[in-house]
Amino acid sequence: MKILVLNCGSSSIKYQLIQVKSKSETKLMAKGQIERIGLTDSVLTHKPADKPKLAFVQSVPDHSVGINIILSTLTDANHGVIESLNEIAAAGHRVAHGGEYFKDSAIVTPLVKQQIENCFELAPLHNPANLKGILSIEKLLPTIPQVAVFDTSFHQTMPMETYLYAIPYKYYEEFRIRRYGFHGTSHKFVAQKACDMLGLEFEKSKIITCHIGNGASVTAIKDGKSFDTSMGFTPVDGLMMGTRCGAIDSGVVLYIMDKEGLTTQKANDLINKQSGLLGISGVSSDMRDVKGAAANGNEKAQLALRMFIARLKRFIGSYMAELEGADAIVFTGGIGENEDFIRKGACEGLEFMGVDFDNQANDGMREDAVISKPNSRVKVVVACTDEELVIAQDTFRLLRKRPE
Ligand SMILES: Nc1ncnc2c1ncn2[C@@H]1O[C@H](COP(=O)(O)OP(=O)(O)O)[C@@H](O)[C@H]1O
Ligand SMILES: CC(=O)OP(=O)(O)O
Ligand SMILES: [Mg+2]
Repeated sequence: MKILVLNCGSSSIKYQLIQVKSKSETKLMAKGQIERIGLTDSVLTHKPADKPKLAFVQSVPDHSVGINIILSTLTDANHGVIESLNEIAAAGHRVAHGGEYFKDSAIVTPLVKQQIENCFELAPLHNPANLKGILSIEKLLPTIPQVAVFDTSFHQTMPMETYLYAIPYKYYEEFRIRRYGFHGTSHKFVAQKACDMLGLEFEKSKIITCHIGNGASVTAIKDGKSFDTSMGFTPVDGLMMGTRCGAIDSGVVLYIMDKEGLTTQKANDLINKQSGLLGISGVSSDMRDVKGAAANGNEKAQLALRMFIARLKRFIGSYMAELEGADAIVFTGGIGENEDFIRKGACEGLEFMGVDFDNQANDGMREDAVISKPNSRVKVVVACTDEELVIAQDTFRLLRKRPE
């Protein structure tokens, strides 16, 4: 079964075409992404599994046009990987927010689409784009089944004491205001992978997973279940990120709104789009740029990096206490997989908690590896994530058990 996986962001679409024969037998046929959707110089990169990567620049005004371009690229005579769109048997979509509706992935139905829409306000950067992806496929490939895989599903096991906010209880009852958590597909995947690497049983282990990309979150996993996670009601909570502020005294936001007469929309932009690495460094939201500026002596960039690391360490420490110890700390995501200095900064000095970090093993590491010393009580691991693979596997699992 050839499955098209789409991860539609607000200004980008990541895609993979994956052939799934069984849960464990999968083959990547092509992957790529379109960035800068909505602008005239959108960039498409496309990498067939066994051919070199290509890049094109063209105008991509919206997601529907973007998906159309992806579909014609996949069937292109030169760099395509399938002869006809009829070969695509199903589509799997990443959906960021599933609210309390979804404890598992779901086959897309009118009700599922409505529920994704009901969560628009809770993930304004993500859910509208995710639904656009589903609707575009419905239009372009009307006969294929679609599956939605939610970032929030894995976190639905959190106990009430970790997911409730200490505001009047009626807000949970009336508006379902609570911590939901995100990146669940990735947290679960890398925790399982790390357990396989270490010879641990996932269902009997305590794991702290750090998914550090443009969006970033840490999860405390106990006996195979999410027990606590740093993102909250929306993906703005927890760690400092590319453009998001992470955990903040809510009083600060109210104060700035008052002082500057900001609307809710403007305040939302402030904490979601103008803060984090970008807000402190003034340079960029991209870790590579901030690191470069810091190396060139930019003091704000250096401060941004220190803050980024300090917050990550704070969450690791608090989850270590919540879990009453951990078997492993796992790093993943664009930054977690590629930036050794962030991993080092977050793990250094934690010998008192049983973390004996191996600087040599960590230096320059960009692939799956153990980066703690052999007798470290708490193992530290780099485990590369693959959200698209999990989405393809879930799509296959749900469609296979569907009544004909
Ligand atoms: N070699 C690398 N490849 C990709 N991203 C990298 C690399 N090294 C560092 N990064 C950083 O990872 C971040 C993007 O992570 P990613 O997981 O792709 O984000 P997202 O999926 O949330 O858009 C950026 O801050 C980028 O600078
Ligand atoms: C939910 C979230 O933060 O996703 P991303 O990392 O893709 O922005
Ligand atoms: Mg991501």
